[in-house]
Amino acid sequence: MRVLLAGGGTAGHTSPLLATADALVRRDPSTEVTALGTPRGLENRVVPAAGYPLELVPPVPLSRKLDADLLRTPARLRATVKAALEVLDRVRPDVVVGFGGYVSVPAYLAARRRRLPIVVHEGNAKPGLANRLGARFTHHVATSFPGTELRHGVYIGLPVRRMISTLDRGDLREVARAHFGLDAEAPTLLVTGGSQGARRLNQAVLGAAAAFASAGVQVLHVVGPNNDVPAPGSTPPYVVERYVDRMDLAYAAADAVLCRAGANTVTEVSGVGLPAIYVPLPIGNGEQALNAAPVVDAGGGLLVADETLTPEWVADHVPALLTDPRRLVAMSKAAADVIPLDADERLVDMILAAVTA
Ligand SMILES: CC(=O)N[C@H]1[C@@H](OP(=O)(O)OP(=O)(O)OC[C@H]2O[C@@H](n3ccc(=O)[nH]c3=O)[C@H](O)[C@@H]2O)O[C@H](CO)[C@@H](O)[C@@H]1O
Repeated sequence: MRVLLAGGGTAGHTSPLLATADALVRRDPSTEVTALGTPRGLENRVVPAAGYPLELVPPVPLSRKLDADLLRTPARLRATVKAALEVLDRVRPDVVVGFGGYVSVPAYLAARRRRLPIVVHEGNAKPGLANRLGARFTHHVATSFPGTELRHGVYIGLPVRRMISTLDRGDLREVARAHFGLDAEAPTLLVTGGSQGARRLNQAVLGAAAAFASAGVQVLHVVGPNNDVPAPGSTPPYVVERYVDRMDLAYAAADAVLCRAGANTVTEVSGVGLPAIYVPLPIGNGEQALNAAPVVDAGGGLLVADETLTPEWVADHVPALLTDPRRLVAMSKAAADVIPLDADERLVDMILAAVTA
């Protein structure tokens, strides 16, 4: 079987694409997977690094409205659909899977033209434009969060990397804390602003460093690849990292997380049973608050507005949560029960069903 996976831009789209590629090959090692992206996205680095071929089409700038203009295929869209048709004719996939984002629009339109089966996977709680278009062309549509409104949508979750879906935090805790130079015993907060980091989170948590130290709470603070922040020297440790490749170790070291609410972050953090304080990014189409909502509603996390997150708020609320083991255990269980971590396997089932339908 040959499968074309269309998606790219940020880690938000490339991560589920790669997790799905790996699951397809695990299921049947003879499966040929090709990725489709655009020239500027993260896919240009991470897809070849993962060992999959990458085909490129020119990007299409989209207006936010799914309107008649788009379907009347203006010139640039026509050019990129033509490029996608050339890829289909060369790669000859049995099925085209889209993860949303700009590259999925030409992928869906070209697949429809060649009458190929289409599978749509929506990563965020609020569907984007590309996937709303794709869902018009197929019945094989998957969502990452319960309650997402998308035509034909079936809730399966978001495919995540195996090192996270198979993680046993208890087994790895000691190794993980040693890896980051953390104390073996102290309650531990992980801070992450997603793949880019988040200045607001960085300032608020660093500004409360003294409150963590006096409560005996240590911090593993991932500040983002472009942020240079000195670690406050304190006991127990306050460790600063710019980017962590082994997020399984970061999750295993932690007792709770303070984070943005990107779709992968919510799935990984709650799926591995970590209590979380979610501070949704207040831009975009509002998807981050919606991503965290099912976990928060179930009692697995707290939702804090960006403007509420000051050093004072952090000092008043977060050390107290970290030193309340009973509350942490209840939140952990509630979080793990809402979010499944087998979406990669379920999406493979859906892809196979689309091919044989
Ligand atoms: C600013 C922006 O456009 N944000 C969007 C972007 O977020 P963003 O690109 O931040 O994506 P997510 O929060 O969904 O995922 C971050 C991913 O990066 C990994 N990670 C993070 C830090 C680190 O040091 N190491 C590491 O490996 C995490 O484990 C996770 O897998 O895509 C998401 C999914 O479409 C959307 O919900 C977000 O709204």
